[in-house]
Amino acid sequence: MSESTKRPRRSSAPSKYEDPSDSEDIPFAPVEQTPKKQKPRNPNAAKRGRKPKPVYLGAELKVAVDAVLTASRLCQSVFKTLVQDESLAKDDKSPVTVADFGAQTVVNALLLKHFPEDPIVGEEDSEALKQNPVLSERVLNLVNGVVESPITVEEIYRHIDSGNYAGGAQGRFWTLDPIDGTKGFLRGEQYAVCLALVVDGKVELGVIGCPNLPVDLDNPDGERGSLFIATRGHGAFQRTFIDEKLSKIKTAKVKTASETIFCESVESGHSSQTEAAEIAQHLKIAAGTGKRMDSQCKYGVVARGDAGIYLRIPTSDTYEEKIWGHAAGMLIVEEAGGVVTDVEGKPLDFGVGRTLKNNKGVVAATARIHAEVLEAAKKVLRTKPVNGDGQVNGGATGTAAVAKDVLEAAAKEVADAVAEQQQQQQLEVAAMMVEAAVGSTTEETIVDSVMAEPFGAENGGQN
Ligand SMILES: Nc1ncnc2c1ncn2[C@@H]1O[C@H](COP(=O)(O)O)[C@@H](O)[C@H]1OP(=O)(O)O
Ligand SMILES: [Mg+2]
Repeated sequence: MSESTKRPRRSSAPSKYEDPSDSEDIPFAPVEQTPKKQKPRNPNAAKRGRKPKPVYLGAELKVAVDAVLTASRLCQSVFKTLVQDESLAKDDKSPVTVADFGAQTVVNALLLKHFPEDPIVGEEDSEALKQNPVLSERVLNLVNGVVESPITVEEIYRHIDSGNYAGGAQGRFWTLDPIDGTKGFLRGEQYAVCLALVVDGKVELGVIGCPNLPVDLDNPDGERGSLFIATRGHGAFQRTFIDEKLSKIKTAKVKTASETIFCESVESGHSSQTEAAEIAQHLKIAAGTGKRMDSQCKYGVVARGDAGIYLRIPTSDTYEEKIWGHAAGMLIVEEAGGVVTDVEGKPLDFGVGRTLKNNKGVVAATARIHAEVLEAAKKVLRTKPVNGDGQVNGGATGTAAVAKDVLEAAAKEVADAVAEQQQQQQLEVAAMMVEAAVGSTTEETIVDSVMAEPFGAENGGQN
């Protein structure tokens, strides 16, 4: 890519690890752009031995892409063999799988190897894993299946816990969501491995791996596995999991919000779908055209122009978004020509710790329509002032809207739990029947065969 002219926003804190020789083999250039007219090259330049300019954060980019791809592949392989026993309940009841732990281990291990001085803000810690030797063993086997030299279970715990940095406004650190959208992962839908580099509170590099996201949303049955990449000031790119060729991506070319669609969380407990629908109505966006998907895949979808808007409308006044849930996505959208703020129009502040405690929700959109979308969001949310009981938007309509979202989310949790319990009972009965018929079997064998169909590789994690 041309290091040149337009957006010279290089960080004031350049990388200590920048190594041009290392980074030269990163083809970080828009290969599918229409070629622009270029000045004829000075034929003497090469003779004078001018070195190509180093790629901005080239060494970091190379490691980040490698780490995200390795972790994404690990997740894919876990998915193919996922068994029920391998999901735990965290304190907040969100499912955590061996894939989260495995992915955080391999990413952190690679970061520590190449950038040993960089701290990491990662989502997971090893507390729950340490209590469960069976899961620890599974993570160990998984990780040793993808790393160069075998590691021990103690090293796994250490690598996972190296993600315990507090963050802040000074210096540089990485932030990792090993699986964003764990629920999407478990459903066989969208999830993402998200890694970003933050320097002095600003996101400078972002990489997102979306194993189940079609490379071309217009061809949902086509190739899956989209990787999004951006460094500050140098544009946003997409490649597939297989082909290293980079394509420059741009947000949707629209003049008004009514010409586009919006995307939002699948989980109504994560973002108020009722209020998003009201905002869409204000913007004259056709009803029912919203795309619901889990994870930071939404940022990727906006960055490449499949949707013009991503709305994340708070359902609670107390919830703080995590920095790993937005850092990479925000940069990718901004570098693709979009604007990302919270619902009050404030820039997302990545320099105040592990959470975005200065922000509420997210409004991401193509630059041209961002102000219009924000205005509509403010109008809708202004009628629903915070009521101080921990819930936002407590006006007459707001209370009903939020109550509806919260009730829907609760009903879904109950339905999921019931389905899980029923499945467990069916498996136990099946195991007993098989045991009676053939002498002996293990429940795990039954689980394997039962899970093979809905979760198998053949359906590629259909939505
Ligand atoms: N009340 C909430 N509001 C917004 N986001 C939430 C809430 N509870 C959990 N989340 C986050 O939503 C993320 C998934 O986002 P999406 O719905 O877009 O797929 C989860 O990783 C979870 O992050 P975390 O568990 O780190 O708090
Ligand atoms: Mg996660």
